[in-house]
Amino acid sequence: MALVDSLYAPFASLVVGAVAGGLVGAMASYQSRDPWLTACSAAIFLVGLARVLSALAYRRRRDPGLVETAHRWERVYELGAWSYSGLLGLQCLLAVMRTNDPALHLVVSTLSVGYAAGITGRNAGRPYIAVAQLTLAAVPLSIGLYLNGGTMQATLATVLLMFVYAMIDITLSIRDIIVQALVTTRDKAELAGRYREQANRFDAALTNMSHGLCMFDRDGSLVVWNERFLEVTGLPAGLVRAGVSTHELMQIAIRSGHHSHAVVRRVFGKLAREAAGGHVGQTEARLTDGRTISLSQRAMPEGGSVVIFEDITARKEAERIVARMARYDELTGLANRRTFHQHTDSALARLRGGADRLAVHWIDLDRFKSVNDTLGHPVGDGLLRAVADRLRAAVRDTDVVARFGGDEFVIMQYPIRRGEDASRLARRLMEALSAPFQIEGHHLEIGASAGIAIAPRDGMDGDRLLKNADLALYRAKADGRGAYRLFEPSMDAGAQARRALELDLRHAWERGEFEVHYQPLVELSNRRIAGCEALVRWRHPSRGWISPLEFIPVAEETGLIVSLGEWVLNQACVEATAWPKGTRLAVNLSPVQFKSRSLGSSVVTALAKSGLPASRLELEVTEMVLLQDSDLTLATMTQLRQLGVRLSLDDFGTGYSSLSYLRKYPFEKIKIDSSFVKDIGHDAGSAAIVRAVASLGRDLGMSILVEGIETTEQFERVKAEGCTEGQGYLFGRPVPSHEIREVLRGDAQRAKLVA
Ligand SMILES: Nc1nc2c(ncn2[C@@H]2O[C@@H]3COP(=O)(O)O[C@H]4[C@@H](O)[C@H](n5cnc6c(=O)[nH]c(N)nc65)O[C@@H]4COP(=O)(O)O[C@H]3[C@H]2O)c(=O)[nH]1
Repeated sequence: MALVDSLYAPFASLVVGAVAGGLVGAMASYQSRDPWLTACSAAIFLVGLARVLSALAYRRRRDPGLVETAHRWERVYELGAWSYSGLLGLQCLLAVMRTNDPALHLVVSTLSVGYAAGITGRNAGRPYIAVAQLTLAAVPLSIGLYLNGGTMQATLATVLLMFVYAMIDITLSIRDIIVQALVTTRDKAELAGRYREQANRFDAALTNMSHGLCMFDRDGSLVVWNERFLEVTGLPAGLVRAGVSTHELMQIAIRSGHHSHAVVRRVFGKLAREAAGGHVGQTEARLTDGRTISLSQRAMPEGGSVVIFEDITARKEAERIVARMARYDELTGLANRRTFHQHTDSALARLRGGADRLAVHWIDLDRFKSVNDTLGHPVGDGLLRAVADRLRAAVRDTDVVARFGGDEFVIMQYPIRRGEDASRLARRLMEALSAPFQIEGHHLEIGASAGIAIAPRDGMDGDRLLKNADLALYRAKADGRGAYRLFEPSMDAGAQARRALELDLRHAWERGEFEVHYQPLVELSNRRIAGCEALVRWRHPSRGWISPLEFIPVAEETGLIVSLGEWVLNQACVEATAWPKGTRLAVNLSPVQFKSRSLGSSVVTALAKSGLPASRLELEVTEMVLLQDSDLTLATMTQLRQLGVRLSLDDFGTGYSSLSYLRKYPFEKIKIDSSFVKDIGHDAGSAAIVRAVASLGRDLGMSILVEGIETTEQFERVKAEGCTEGQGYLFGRPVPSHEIREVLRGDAQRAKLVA
């Protein structure tokens, strides 16, 4: 496009050329009066005029820059240029050949040669046009001069051809210069464009960076910074300008009010030292508005440095939360196990050799689980938070309250002078936790138990103290909850024995070391055997017979009781089918079995497999089962009753003995605990209770069985009080199955004799 412009652009020279051609043509025509010259001159005038008009049109065109139209305009120019040059050449040839007028020869040849010389510079942008014009304008004159004869003319013709050659050479080199210039201009423009683009990108990157950035030259003057730098640091935009020194920047920072004097000094000092040492500098600064920013500085090889600023407030907060979570219990904000250990370890280290003591209290909430299970986790969580608050309020600043998860709270009490200090705190804690809680509209009374271990007496490391406090807690709970116990070495031995028993019990089940024995239940009116109670026995390979009182609680805790109880039920049902018809079978059920949903189906299966009628089976449950007081308990009992199975309330009088149980649950028998029989002869209270229960049973249509009858006197007494059945060594001890069959046979024979 630029080259086409170069053809049309020198408009004046085009006009001058056309006017000159017209004038010379008119003069040649007038001077020679030759018709050929006249025709040629007229053509020169017309073509010249057309070229001027086309140049005007080019200047006014509406579509500048279009490549297709540029080509068209080039063709038009080409045509005009070649025609005009050819006509000038022809004019020379005609003048030389058809006239002998030297003045005319001089005028036309001067015009052609001058025109040819002008073309070199004018149309060098398109060399093929210029070369053709040169040839067309000058060569016919050379031809004419050769043809006209004469040495002078021939010499002039040759010089003219040399001139044409030189002009062509000049044209081509001008063209190269023009092209080179154009290329250079274009390259420069491109380069400038690229630089501009790069600068824009750099600018955009700086502006949109999430980090603040500033760059200092080797003299420590600010050269580059971005908006984010001002945002992150809170420095006023108006004061930060290129060329400010680091010292001035410090002043600006302090004056901005966002940075304290001390922090600015520390940060700038550190970065300056690290920059001087050629290190990568990294530091953090806390702003007066509470934010934290990080600064990292990197020295540049050619001197100066770049500093990156980042607002790390959110990250710091997250780190703080994570660190807190690692040290504290999320729900209550109390110390967690790890933090508790750290505090205990350092307190124990200080304890060495001194007169001070340290106590570890392990606290367990007595009824937390049932609150959590029945009222839901939100209430459970609220309760734990409230407990944490009360514990916190009960201790001193030097003590540490921790939660290990669930309802396990632990307190490190330090320093104390004597064990009594620990007991005093434990009493305060029990008192605090036994007061009712109001959680989300629920009135909760839970109570707590605690076990205490005291260093150095009970151990000098955190784990041992915790273990011993836990053993003491176990004892506190076993002794009836709501109390605290101090650790005693015997507890450890007891715990170890219990653990050994637990292991043995598992093996016992695998090795089949259990047996079922049967004890008669006797009708007091005629001393006839109404039924037998199945009682499980464990024949330990080395310890011999182990009492169920010892292993049943362990089996309940480990869950083994579910399979063991099912096994006893199956064995006993099969055994009872060998007894005289009508002899009932009583089987104990553990509260744990009651919780397992499979109890109903286990009973059905045992009856179905043995063929024992449901009416002969009597299931004994203790008050512990009723304490669970869940809908499931009632539903299971109702289901068992519907099967035709009888239910009896075992160990009556030992637990809570709420009479409301008798109304709520479908019992057919009450078994009065043996402790009442022991005292019946000399304790009026026991006798009164037996009497009252017997009369209650009569009114409710229930049988009343008395356990533990060992003497005839006891037998007579309970019979006189109105009880209906008895169980005890007086009537027979628990015996293996083959023996109970003998006993039952003897009973049947006695009955026959009496009859
Ligand atoms: N001192 C004395 N004791 C007498 C007398 N008459 C009976 N006994 C004992 O009193 C306990 C009566 O059983 P329990 O109250 O159901 O108390 C049972 C029962 O609660 C539990 N138990 C026994 N077998 C099973 C079982 O198969 N399943 C479950 N869940 N518990 C069982 O173990 C407890 C203890 O069972 P045992 O040691 O067999 O003790 C039996 C029995 O031997 C007497 O005149 N004097």
